[in-house]
Amino acid sequence: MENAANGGSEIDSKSQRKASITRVIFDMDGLLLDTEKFYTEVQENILARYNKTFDWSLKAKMMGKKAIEAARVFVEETGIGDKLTAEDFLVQREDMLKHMFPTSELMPGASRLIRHLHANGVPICVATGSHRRHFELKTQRHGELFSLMHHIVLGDDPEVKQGKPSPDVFLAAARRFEGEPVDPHDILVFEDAPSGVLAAKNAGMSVVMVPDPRLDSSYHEIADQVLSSLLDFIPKDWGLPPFKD
Ligand SMILES: O=P(O)(O)OC[C@@H](O)CO
Ligand SMILES: [Mg+2]
Repeated sequence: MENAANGGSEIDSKSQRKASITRVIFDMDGLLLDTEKFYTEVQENILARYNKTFDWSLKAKMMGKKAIEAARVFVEETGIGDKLTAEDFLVQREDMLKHMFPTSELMPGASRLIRHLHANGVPICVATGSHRRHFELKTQRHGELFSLMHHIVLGDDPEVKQGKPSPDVFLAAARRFEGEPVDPHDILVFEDAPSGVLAAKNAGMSVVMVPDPRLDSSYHEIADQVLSSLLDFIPKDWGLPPFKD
């Protein structure tokens, strides 16, 4: 359902007042970088070997999670656990992913929003389920943009005991901003994945969800705002400095 009042950019409108935000946390895969398509392609490919098909209900359960947690969901939900362990799935997947990740491209509006917030002195960071090695491969061509982040919290960080939907990664990200501890209510998270939206809400933060259109809309419900693209974000809705372009 689109909201005609703002030109259709907001998929679901929420009537409650939006928070006044002082810090922003970005998810990475599927939100800043167009990397979810690589995981989808590789997982389709692996399942085809077992004469099974990959669908978006399974994708929804895997995305945003730490690699081993997503791998366990994959082998259990597809019923191939007796033929392929989660660990072996990761090994098979890796052969393909390591060639794909260095070609990662930015999602529409990611560069504009990051540069805008940075230029206006809003502290920004990344909180991703991706581990260090994948992060390095995915951001190879985007070092300058990611250098604008105050800090980056990765899925294999020692403070991230459990992946999304646990709030660990977002709470660690909140602690690493400079100055006085930040109230989670003053933090806005951008996410694409159901597990990520839940993790941010579990951390007590506000969430703008930018989901893939193939994701079932029932997953939109817990987000505070749902947009079709980062290009549709209106900073002043959240008390952030407006775009000048
Ligand atoms: O938390 P994000 O950055 O989406 O990363 C998770 C990722 O490993 C794939 O879904
Ligand atoms: Mg994501």
